[in-house]
Amino acid sequence: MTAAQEQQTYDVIVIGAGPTGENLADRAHAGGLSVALVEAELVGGECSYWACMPSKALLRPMAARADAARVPGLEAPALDPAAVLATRDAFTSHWHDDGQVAWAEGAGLSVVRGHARLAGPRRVVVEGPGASLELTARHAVAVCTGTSAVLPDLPGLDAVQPWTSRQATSAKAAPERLAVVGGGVVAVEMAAAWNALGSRVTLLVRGERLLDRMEDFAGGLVAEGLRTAGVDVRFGVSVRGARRNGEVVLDLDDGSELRADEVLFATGRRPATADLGLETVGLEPGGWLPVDDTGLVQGVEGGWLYAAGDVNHRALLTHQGKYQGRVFGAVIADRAAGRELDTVPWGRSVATADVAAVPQVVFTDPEAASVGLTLAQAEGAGRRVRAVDFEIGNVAGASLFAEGYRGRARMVVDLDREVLLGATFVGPGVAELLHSATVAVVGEVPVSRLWHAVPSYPTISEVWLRLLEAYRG
Ligand SMILES: Cc1cc2nc3c(=O)[nH]c(=O)nc-3n(C[C@H](O)[C@H](O)[C@H](O)COP(=O)(O)OP(=O)(O)OC[C@H]3O[C@@H](n4cnc5c(N)ncnc54)[C@H](O)[C@@H]3O)c2cc1C
Ligand SMILES: NC(=O)c1ccc[n+]([C@@H]2O[C@H](COP(=O)([O-])OP(=O)(O)OC[C@H]3O[C@@H](n4cnc5c(N)ncnc54)[C@H](O)[C@@H]3O)[C@@H](O)[C@H]2O)c1
Repeated sequence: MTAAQEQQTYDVIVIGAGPTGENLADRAHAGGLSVALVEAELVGGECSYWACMPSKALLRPMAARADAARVPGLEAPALDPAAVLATRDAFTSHWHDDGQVAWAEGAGLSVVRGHARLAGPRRVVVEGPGASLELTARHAVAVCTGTSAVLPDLPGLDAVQPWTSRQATSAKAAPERLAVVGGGVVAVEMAAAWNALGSRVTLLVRGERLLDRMEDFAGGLVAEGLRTAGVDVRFGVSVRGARRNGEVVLDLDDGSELRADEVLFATGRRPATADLGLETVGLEPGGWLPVDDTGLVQGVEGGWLYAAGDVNHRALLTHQGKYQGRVFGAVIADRAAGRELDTVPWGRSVATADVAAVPQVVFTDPEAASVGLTLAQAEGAGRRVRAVDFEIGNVAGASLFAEGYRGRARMVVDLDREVLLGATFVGPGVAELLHSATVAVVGEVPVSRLWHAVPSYPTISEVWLRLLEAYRG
């Protein structure tokens, strides 16, 4: 061992200090274990600096302005792009992680800076600034390394220097013309945000709909909202090649060209496992890390390697990664102490909701919010179901919220058990409605009992009453 290769032993080593790693480390430590939390970039992860927080800071003024514009007697407030970008910068703490490091150290975690690689069972080597450190875990190593953006393999793309979600959430000014490629959440949210900040946005979708993991009507209403706001939304179009000569020129498969100042590729994610030493423990580098419901990575002997958050591919959302972190961190502590686990579905020692009841809000105008199964997913799973729809604008609370409110709700009911399998709300102001549906789905509340959960008048929540009335006939 050289002087630069110090060795340290902890009960648990957590690789990656995003929201998942932070929560897992915290729960394991709360269970009585010593924890090293290793981070290659910024403590807080993608979510804090290049994803959830900056994107929502960019989107909130747009939504507030649109909501105000729909209230008779109010004029839409002017949106000041420089002020919005400054607020975004403040929400990312100007891309400094001192606050999160102080939290982690205050919580009793040992923060280690550097790129971590597995070096065999329970061993991790960290290449830090100027030194390398060899860590050994007495009980567990947890991989919480998240994902990075995937760029398609297109001729000329490298030279174009396209935006990924990183530039789309951290750019210092709105390009005059922005092309966005993709039809998922990043594409629609960033198209909405930069359009509001002053860019002329063209959204290129290779399929025929947006947000294809949600009910059909969600993508339809979001496309309508983007077009109303001025985004040029094009379906059934693919990019064949790209070049930059000052401006970006995209060659489209219909033979036309699209010119822009920047292009964002929002075309999905890949796991951050390519340079993680997975080969030293018998796993293929670069792949997702499938886990059992207690977080143990499949195909690794000895019960010591866990994976949580985006990297295990169960649900690529911050709140689900944090949930897994809480559950798996406690499991690691319980196993270390020899405590009995509770592994029945919804038990203390298993993640269940990240498969059975995943809520998600898309922060466009209108917002799209869903939990659980869509009608097509429920039918595809062989369930006997009935879907009930309601136009949210017909609820008194919605007509007060916005003149000409456009929105729709659907609940999917399991006919055998008469409980909700899923719900979707699309419209202005529905984000905060979603948790009521999450409670109903997770709690498996019978429809007969939901009937007694009386929403306040006149709120948008009365859509629950209308859905239940429509269901009961
Ligand atoms: C533009 C955008 C907006 C989003 N908005 C939302 C939203 O509103 N709500 C929501 O729920 N989700 C949102 N998401 C998804 C969310 O960002 C992820 O689900 C979340 O960040 C996953 O957390 P994680 O801790 O698993 O991984 P990450 O946040 O990616 O953190 C992983 C950490 O591991 C570190 N790391 C990686 N490899 C190593 C290594 N070898 N050694 C040491 N450290 C390493 C990385 O530097 C990083 O800090 C958004 C994503 C994008 C791209
Ligand atoms: N508000 C939120 O909750 C939020 C916001 C942003 C991101 N996220 C999460 O982050 C993850 C990543 O989101 P994303 O939108 O980057 O990925 P995604 O997988 O959700 O969507 C990728 C999109 O790109 C398209 N695509 C893929 N390859 C393409 C190609 N070569 N050419 C054209 N189109 C192509 C796909 O058809 C799809 O529409 C998702 O799991 C999402 O849930 C969540």
